[in-house]
Amino acid sequence: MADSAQAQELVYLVTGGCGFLGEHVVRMLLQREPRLRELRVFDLHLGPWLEELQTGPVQVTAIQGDVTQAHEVTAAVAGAHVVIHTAGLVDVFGRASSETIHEVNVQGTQNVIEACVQTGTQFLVYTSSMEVVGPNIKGHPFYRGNEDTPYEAAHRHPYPRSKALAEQLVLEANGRKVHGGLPLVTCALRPTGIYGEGHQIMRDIYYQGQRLGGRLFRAIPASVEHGRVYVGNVAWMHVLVARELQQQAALLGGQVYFCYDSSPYKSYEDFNMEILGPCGLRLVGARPLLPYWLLMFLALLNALLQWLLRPLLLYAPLLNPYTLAMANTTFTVSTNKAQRHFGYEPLFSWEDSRNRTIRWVRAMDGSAP
Ligand SMILES: NC(=O)C1=CN([C@@H]2O[C@H](COP(=O)(O)OP(=O)(O)OC[C@H]3O[C@@H](n4cnc5c(N)ncnc54)[C@H](O)[C@@H]3O)[C@@H](O)[C@H]2O)C=CC1
Ligand SMILES: CC(C)[C@@H](O)CC[C@@H](C)[C@H]1CC[C@H]2[C@@H]3[C@H](O)CC4=CC(=O)CC[C@]4(C)[C@H]3CC[C@]12C
Repeated sequence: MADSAQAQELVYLVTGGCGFLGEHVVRMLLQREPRLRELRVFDLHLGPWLEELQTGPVQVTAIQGDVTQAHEVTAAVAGAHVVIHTAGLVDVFGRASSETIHEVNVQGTQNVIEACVQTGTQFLVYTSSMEVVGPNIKGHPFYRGNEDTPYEAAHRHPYPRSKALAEQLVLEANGRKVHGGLPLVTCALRPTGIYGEGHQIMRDIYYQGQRLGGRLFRAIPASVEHGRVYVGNVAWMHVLVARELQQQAALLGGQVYFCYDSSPYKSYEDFNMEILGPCGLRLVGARPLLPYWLLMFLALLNALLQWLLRPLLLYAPLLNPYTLAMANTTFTVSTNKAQRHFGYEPLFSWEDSRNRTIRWVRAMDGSAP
């Protein structure tokens, strides 16, 4: 827990606080925000681990709620000084309809903004995504770009579209007068592919490899770079920008920041092997074992099967046309905007991030679903 040398008078609300990133943000706030008096954790699905947080000096208030329900959001936001909005439907696997993705990610974000305005909450940090930028529908690479790099951000998929619309709402809301007459100060953080303890996809890939006798089969060329960032560093950036937003509203308000650290530039599969290799898996093939056209055919087959089976069951494999195209398109960032604007430095080195994630995967062993 943070030492309370400073007066504990602030109320924070974290939406999606029981999610993969949200839980790390909640724990990071308790460890590193000394002015915290109350931490509200708002989520559709509350985790049992919240119970263990009730014993500290900070009041942790668990709120089961739905961001698509404006009245529930307003009730949760009322009285908060800072809102960190991470709640979202992170679906590129066809599990939810495009309408549902839009309702949660866009309307839900609008509800959060309106709640801040109506109740007088002045500071809002939004968890956006690299996908707001790309990869775009044309498969243009984004090679170690930054927040100012020109790029044609064109999307068809409901998830990136929803994130882009939500981010736009948040940035446009910067400067609106909230109840009481003060200006709303907003910013958006754009993580690349987050990894770390609790990453469901890493877990799924690990079990997939175990089912295949400890082997994974390369589908993506090693030359394709895909940006990754450790969840602890993303959480830290959220905590830091939420603090600095209050001190430097003119500079930070209305800004976007990529989330970055010293995680290496590798293909999605090679990066995963940095963690899954020490956990007993190996990646077969120095180059993709199947040609891209055949992989795309299999991805399209998966999409057809998903459509045919939907009345009976949810079939949502990792491989679909969108995920294959994403994994095959270089998208990495190289920026120091967060450092320049609010002094961000990664809290966790690459070695520490990697070792923490490896320990988490190893601890999973034997608990395969
Ligand atoms: N996982 C990644 O690689 C990246 C994630 N992001 C963003 O980070 C945020 C968190 O993502 P993850 O932690 O990966 O996802 P997650 O699915 O683990 O967490 C999302 C949380 O939001 C909650 N939620 C969903 N719908 C809700 C609703 N209607 N009302 C209230 N709560 C609701 C879920 O219960 C869950 O706890 C999302 O906004 C996502 O777009 C951005 C870049 C990369
Ligand atoms: C052969 C490939 C299909 C196989 O490697 C599967 C990889 C695929 C599951 C991932 C490849 C790229 C990932 C996405 C990327 O990191 C950006 C993201 C940003 C977000 O806001 C949410 C998560 C994600 C869409 C992430 C999801 C998993 C991948 C598609």
